[in-house]
Amino acid sequence: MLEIDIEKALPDFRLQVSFALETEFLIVLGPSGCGKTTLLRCVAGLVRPDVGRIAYNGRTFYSSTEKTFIAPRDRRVGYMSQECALFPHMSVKNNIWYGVARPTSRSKELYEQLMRLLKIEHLAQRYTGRLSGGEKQRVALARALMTEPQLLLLDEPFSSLDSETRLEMQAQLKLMHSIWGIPFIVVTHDPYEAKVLGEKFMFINKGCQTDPPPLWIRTYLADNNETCLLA
Ligand SMILES: Nc1ncnc2c1ncn2[C@@H]1O[C@H](COP(=O)(O)OP(=O)(O)OP(=O)(O)O)[C@@H](O)[C@H]1O
Repeated sequence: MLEIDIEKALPDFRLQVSFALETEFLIVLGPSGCGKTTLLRCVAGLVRPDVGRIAYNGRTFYSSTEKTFIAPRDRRVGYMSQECALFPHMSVKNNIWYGVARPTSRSKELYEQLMRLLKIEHLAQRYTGRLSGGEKQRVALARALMTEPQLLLLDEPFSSLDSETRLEMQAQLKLMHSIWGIPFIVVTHDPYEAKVLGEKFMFINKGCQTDPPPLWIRTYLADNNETCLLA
């Protein structure tokens, strides 16, 4: 279980978030600049909260009272940023293997599985600087999963895609979630995407979880159980 209870001062407001998550697919919604990316970066260890605690399956990633801070590389958290952040001078294959310290027969199998599932086998030797937006996002997703994360964070993963590719990627992401059995946290601005992917939903406004979430979200997600709204 992921447990988060943190505060972080940002220039215009304070990010204050508290929730717990098992292995569900959590969607984080909210207006631009409300703190969604900062929340993901706190979980990944790229930003240090001011106070609070983040723990995963009993392991403390961060605690202000215990003065604990686990470095990002030691958290086993996959993080796909808005920019994908691939190395353009490296091939698709080398990008995907980048975070793996030592190849094993298991990691080779995983690589083959990801290439197949994400339909990027034919791109293995291509430089990532020469890929389309959708191809880059598939490669970034493969790279994030290749490290066998215990938790996957995706920041607006499909924002730059056309609607057809976007639908295809949403289906693939859902499949990945069902296969991997770990919590996925996805930030999106797209209510349709939220509804298609999400099992739980959290709405943030100016750093705070809104309680209750805005009416448009409750209406839009009406056929999802009300208790799935985290606030
Ligand atoms: N490194 C930083 N230093 C100072 N301020 C920052 C930093 N990162 C983010 N902020 C500010 O914190 C606030 C929240 O930013 P954040 O990127 O978390 O929002 P967001 O909800 O992800 O926005 P968007 O939906 O536009 O991506 C914004 O006002 C932003 O300008």
